[in-house]
Amino acid sequence: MESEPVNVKEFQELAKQVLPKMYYDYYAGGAEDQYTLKQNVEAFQRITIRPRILVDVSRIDMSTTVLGHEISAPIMVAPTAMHQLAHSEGEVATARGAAACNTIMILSYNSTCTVEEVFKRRDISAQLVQRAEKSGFKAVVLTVDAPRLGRREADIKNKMVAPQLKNFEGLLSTAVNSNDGSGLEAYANETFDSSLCWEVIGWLRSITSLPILVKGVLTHEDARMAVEAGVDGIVVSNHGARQLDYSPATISVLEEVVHAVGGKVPVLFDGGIRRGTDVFKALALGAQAVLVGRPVVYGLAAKGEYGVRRVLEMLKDELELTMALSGCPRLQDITRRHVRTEQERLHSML
Ligand SMILES: Cc1cc2nc3c(=O)[nH]c(=O)nc-3n(C[C@H](O)[C@H](O)[C@H](O)COP(=O)(O)O)c2cc1C
Ligand SMILES: CCCCCCC(=O)C(=O)O
Repeated sequence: MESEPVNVKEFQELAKQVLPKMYYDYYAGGAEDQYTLKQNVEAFQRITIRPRILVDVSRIDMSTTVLGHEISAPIMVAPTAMHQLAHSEGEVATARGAAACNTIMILSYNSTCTVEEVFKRRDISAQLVQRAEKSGFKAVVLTVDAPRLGRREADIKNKMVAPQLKNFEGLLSTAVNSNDGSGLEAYANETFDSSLCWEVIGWLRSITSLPILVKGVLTHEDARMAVEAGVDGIVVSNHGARQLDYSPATISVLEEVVHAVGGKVPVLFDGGIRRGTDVFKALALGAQAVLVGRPVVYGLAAKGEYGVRRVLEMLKDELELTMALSGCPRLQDITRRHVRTEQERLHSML
């Protein structure tokens, strides 16, 4: 009998066992040498926690709000494409798992209901954003790190193909002519808008009254420009290391972005979150909440809605324990002084 996973990393192996190789490779893979993919996780391991003692931690409160919406813990679901390749119930099961944990899910436009990336065809983007707003979505997340699709070599070898995406039924065919290499890349070449620039924020404002977040910020320069452009929030992200290889591990640039933003808008974070201690470290470095990508998909592939719920619960339980063991009963008790980066460790040795 298969044993129950005890941490989110164990869901990856279960997902690998149940998924066709082409789909597992698509979900798990990163760009090119996959240097950043490895760094996203390993950079967390170079940060240590500085626990404080003799603090009353008999009651831990992880609840918080993001853009005015209350969630049970600062752990949300990142947008990831095509959940029906992982499980027949697709994004519906993921959304139910997220709802059971009382948290927010960001739906990828490459799925069943809405859009948060901009296409060459702005008329189509506008229709999808407006449909999302009408159906009760609470924010638009514009992914800004994908003017073109990153080079995912596993997808090239597997000749990965995209199914027809329900969002685009009646609007656009996702069938592309590609006998060779990654069908996703061929599809992206026809649809992703590589001419996109800051003017798009104003355009989005003109078509929706929803808050607008940009996802994919990695530098203080762009963080400042995003605030100037009037965004309502920033997601520090390198797209799960699937776009530009040798871009920095996201946790290593979080603080730079947080300082540049100076509290003007919320800063969310994703990339490599696999443990409650990772969530704690991201919060200590200034994130308001984190998004989780692959582990949610692995939970979905392995056990459907229940798997998604378990992944989120495990991260929450681990965060709660980390807070207790670090002397932080509330999220606002987690401060910069609760973590020590590798740079600080090296500096202290000089
Ligand atoms: C299979 C997969 C599909 C993704 N699809 C999208 C997408 O459609 N839109 C988007 O903004 N980000 C997408 N991402 C990036 C995630 O939103 C997120 O930034 C990343 O997965 C976080 O890293 P993690 O997987 O280590 O948690 C995708 C990531 C994966 C793994
Ligand atoms: C069918 C289109 C998939 C586009 C790529 C989705 C994505 O962002 C990813 O990282 O994969």
